Amino acid sequence: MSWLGDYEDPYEEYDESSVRERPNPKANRPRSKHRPEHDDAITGIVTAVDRGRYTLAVRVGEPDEAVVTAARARELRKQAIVAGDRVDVVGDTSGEEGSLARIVRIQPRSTVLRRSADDTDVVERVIVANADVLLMVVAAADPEPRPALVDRYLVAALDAGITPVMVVTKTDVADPAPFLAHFEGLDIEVWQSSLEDPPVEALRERLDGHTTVAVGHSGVGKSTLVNALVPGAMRAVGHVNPVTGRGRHTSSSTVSFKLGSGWIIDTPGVRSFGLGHVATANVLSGFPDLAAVAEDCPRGCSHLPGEEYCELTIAALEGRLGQRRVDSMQRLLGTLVAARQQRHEE
Ligand SMILES: Nc1nc2c(ncn2[C@@H]2O[C@H](COP(=O)(O)OP(=O)(O)OP(=O)(O)O)[C@@H](O)[C@H]2O)c(=O)[nH]1
Ligand SMILES: [Zn+2]
Repeated sequence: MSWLGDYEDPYEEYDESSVRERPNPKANRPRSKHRPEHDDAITGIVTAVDRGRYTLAVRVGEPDEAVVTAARARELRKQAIVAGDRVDVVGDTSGEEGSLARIVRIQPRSTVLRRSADDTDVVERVIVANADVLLMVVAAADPEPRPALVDRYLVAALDAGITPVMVVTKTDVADPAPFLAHFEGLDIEVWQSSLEDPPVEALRERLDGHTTVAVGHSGVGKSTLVNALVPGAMRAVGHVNPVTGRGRHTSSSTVSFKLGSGWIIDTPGVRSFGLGHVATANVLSGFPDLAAVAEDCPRGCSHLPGEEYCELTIAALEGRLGQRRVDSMQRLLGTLVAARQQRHEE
């Protein structure tokens, strides 16, 4: 089962190459007849996905750069194709109105950002491929920042080999210091942003050349930020519903925009960020400050509160680690262990 630690490549069972290696019942037929090599394929970058239709950028940076709509080849129907994917595409790649190209291959991914619906869910959703920066957008207030959600982003990012960068918005509404105190001891890049003074130029420079995926709870100001970074992005900016007091779920699909020589991929605001797919042994990777200390733990240490000789507990008692950091990690780890047990019992 993929969550037991074999999470590295959960696509393996769907992978085209494994299909190809199955014994061929009609062995005398050359394989190429079944699977033409599509020598004429060009590379497309998936910028948006909408019910079986993919928007691709092709010939990026060339004079005939185009935005193409594509469907996927039948043999790819079980594979997730997501924003950020590099794909091989054939057929009509002119991008002309009414044209439809065909995706025939997904190129190897450098990273995969995943989440599951909830912690008990083994079925993970691939959010974005090939991102190297995770832009975690959090509001200093309205909605209240949730350190536990950021912990989850960090686990997902660091587990996937993606660099996390935090932007705290609405610093004009509240002082972000109490929230940031939760992450004391963690070496992480933090930007502050307010309505009057969003660090647009500096962030643009920072993210240039990268593939950045932006995540954040609905209402934190992620669309406002993306719109500022990418003039013309026209992400819908939500307004709080005066009747229910709840923010409308405004940006409902994942879309990528060119940002300098890189990309920014805006995901819909999600309230939860399930980690059902992350092996519990990898939760510590989301807490690099603690992971270093936990190296001295006894073998097989669960790092949960009951562990008498856990270095994390000891270091917190001795003041070498912030108690709050250790509590955060143990809370998340405990949640995931419990979810896993529940799954076993089902
Ligand atoms: N005071 C203040 N308000 C902000 C700031 N950034 C965004 N807002 C407001 O917060 C509200 C929500 O902003 P959005 O950009 O729609 O938030 P979002 O995170 O994209 O939300 P979804 O589209 O639901 O995912 C809007 O009314 C913005 O004008 C800020 O730095 N300060
Ligand atoms: Zn331990």
